[in-house]
Amino acid sequence: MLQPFLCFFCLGEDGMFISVFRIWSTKMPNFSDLLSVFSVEQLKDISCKWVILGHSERRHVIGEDDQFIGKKAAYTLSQGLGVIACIGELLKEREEGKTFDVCFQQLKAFADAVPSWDNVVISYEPVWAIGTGKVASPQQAQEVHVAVRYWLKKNVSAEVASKTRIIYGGSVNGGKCAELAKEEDIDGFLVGGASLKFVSSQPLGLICMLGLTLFYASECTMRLACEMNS
Ligand SMILES: O=C[C@H](O)COP(=O)(O)O
Repeated sequence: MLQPFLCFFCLGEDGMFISVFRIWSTKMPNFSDLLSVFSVEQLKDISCKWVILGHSERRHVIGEDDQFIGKKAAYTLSQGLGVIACIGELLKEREEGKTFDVCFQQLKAFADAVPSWDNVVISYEPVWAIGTGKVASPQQAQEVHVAVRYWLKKNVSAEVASKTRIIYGGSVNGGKCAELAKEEDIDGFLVGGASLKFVSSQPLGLICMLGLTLFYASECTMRLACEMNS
């Protein structure tokens, strides 16, 4: 899957899955939607399959709250697109020992809003790791992923807990993804900055290829956000 700049949306026509995150919460925008760009209906018209919601920029820069994000998630799913549901704590919250509380609260807002988890991928993105070069250690990421899975088991269902893909985002690059991918509950990656660079060593690229293969084989959504490489 690829989340391109607007001028590259034509990439969707070549079979690459595209996603965006600045969507309206309903068919017609209301005041809260003014800082978003697209209607879900427009995205369907250009073959967009996924929407990223709850990304830290939307939460902490634009000021979207849990309920508004949940509303967007419900509407996106109702229109047949998939949701990449981002959760993650600020550095201050981690230092105060609030990581799980913050993630569970954000998760609950999604859980309260979505009618089904079939088309939802959870992305754990600690805010302190996004675009900073500070990747969560495999242990730090795994302990949140396993806790998120347990939360789903306890609060949604065992089936949803085992089927829902939980990917990691935050300064992932070709080198770091190999060790993170060894962790049992890390099902893939959401890649930002590194997707803009061509990579000479290919572990992330290989995992992306595996994700694509899984997708075409099973008609499930792929586990990985792709890093483009030559
Ligand atoms: O939107 C992208 C993700 O938040 C991760 O970004 P990053 O890989 O540049 O840290």
